[in-house]
Amino acid sequence: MDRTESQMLIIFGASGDLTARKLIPALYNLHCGGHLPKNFLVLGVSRSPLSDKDFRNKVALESSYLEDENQKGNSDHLSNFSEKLFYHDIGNSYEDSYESLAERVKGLNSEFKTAYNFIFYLSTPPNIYEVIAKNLSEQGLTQQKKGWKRMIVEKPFGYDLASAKELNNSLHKYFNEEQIFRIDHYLGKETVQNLLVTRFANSIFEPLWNRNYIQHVEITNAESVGVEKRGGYYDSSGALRDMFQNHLLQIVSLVVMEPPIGAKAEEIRNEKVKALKSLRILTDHKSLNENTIRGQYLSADINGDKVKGYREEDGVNPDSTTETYVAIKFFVDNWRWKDVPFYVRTAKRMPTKVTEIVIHFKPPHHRIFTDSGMFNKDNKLIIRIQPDEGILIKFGVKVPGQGFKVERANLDFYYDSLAETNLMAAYERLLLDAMQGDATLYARADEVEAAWEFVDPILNFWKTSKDSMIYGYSAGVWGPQNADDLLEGDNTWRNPGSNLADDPGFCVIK
Ligand SMILES: NC(=O)C1=CN([C@@H]2O[C@H](COP(=O)(O)OP(=O)(O)OC[C@H]3O[C@@H](n4cnc5c(N)ncnc54)[C@H](OP(=O)(O)O)[C@@H]3O)[C@@H](O)[C@H]2O)C=CC1
Ligand SMILES: O=C1O[C@H](COP(=O)(O)O)[C@@H](O)[C@H](O)[C@H]1O
Repeated sequence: MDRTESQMLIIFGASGDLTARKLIPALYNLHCGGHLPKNFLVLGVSRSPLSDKDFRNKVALESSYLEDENQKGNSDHLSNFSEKLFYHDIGNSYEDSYESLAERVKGLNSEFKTAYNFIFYLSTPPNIYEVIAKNLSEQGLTQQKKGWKRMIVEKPFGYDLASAKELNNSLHKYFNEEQIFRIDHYLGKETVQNLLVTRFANSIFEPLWNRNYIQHVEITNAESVGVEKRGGYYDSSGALRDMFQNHLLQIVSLVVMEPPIGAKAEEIRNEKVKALKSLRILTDHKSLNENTIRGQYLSADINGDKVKGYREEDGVNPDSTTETYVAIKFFVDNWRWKDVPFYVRTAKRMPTKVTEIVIHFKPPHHRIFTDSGMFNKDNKLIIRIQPDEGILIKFGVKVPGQGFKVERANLDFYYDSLAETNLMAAYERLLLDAMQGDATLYARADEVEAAWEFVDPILNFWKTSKDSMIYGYSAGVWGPQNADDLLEGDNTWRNPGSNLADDPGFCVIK
């Protein structure tokens, strides 16, 4: 609380989905939790002709979350919060009319004593980020003589490596890198951050965290939903750009990185960049063909409900070759990870919603218990990011009785067992960090570019190679069958259920 100075949050694209569904509820929760400074206000900016009152009504009405809160009897909180919301109509385009915006910002700043500390949140399509930044600069709103100025930008950070560089360069014309906060909401998830703590606050994992003990690493991000109302956007993006390039490579970087010298933003981000740069880029035709699998969901009946195939979704081209499933095998070229395969997949319309990291340990070098059945290669550390957030270790125990029969047992920790802990939603945590000037959980320009360097050749290969197939999979299954061929030996994907302790092969269709 003390660290959060008086400030104004100016949201561009305030009439949009993200503002109503994520930003306003996050700010409301921060307000209820007493995390917002006394002198604080939100100025929503977009082209829709709304008054302050309309905007207050719109965000409260559109956000079912806030409605629920109102019904729960928190109307005092809600009306106090509402009074902090203002709106400015930018006119017909985001190209000009910034004089009146500047006047409004200065007027509100004096009235509410926000100390010239401004955060500009760009929640518009990215093609207008530069013009907004330029206009803010021309109006003197980015000057840091009085107060600080920060900018939060939403993904996508580019469409490929070239456009990501272009976007970074254009923002750098008006803002220093230290002022730019690129949001990746996976970094705001408590359990993603806990990866750092698990690895670097304990002495029991790190000695094993390398090629000597780890056989392979598996990361799954599965969603049971399809593209919902975002078919138009998704069809020009696909799973590789939408999830893999950003959220999943962020997770990979936290698994792969070396211990940082400290926990400051730059110390952690330097190590993450190094980790991303050590991913072996798939360059030749053979490795691209053998190590990447893409798929697209087909219509199916799930529990009696007919679910649309991807090509039938609103806003999607009926001949679309956009992938809704991607699985990639790759290696990390450094001392720690030499020859350890990483298998990473993300998809829509899977049997359940789950994100987890599985560290598969090597079996014991010398097996003395021959009666150990299934257990031989079953030492796993499972870090469950969502749902059922927690950590589970699978290890072998002796079955009571004669002989040395070994059975699998679980050692587990569940976040919800910390009864007093109310997990902050990702956007709450990230907004609060930006308000306090802490960029640790935001992506730096070079991080984003390093991730694109890995992804670009895959995109090009899919676009240009005749050999690159897109496989259909029925909605509600774990993707195309041949994704299993990616895994070496007799390894299989751990197709997890919605509970952390569920065993592979067992899944609940939700
Ligand atoms: N929604 C989500 O869950 C997520 C969104 N994002 C990113 O956040 C940003 C905003 O997303 P979201 O709120 O969903 O988008 P919406 O299309 O719902 O809202 C964008 C807002 O930007 C304004 N806008 C300005 N120019 C245009 C234009 N050419 N076309 C459409 N809108 C325009 C619109 O307001 P007006 O017309 O009133 O000016 C609109 O309200 C995007 O960059 C998106 O990629 C990222 C992750 C998740
Ligand atoms: O960024 C995105 O993330 C969501 C999934 O987020 P989660 O927190 O629910 O796991 C995904 O549905 C969306 O397509 C993507 O743009």
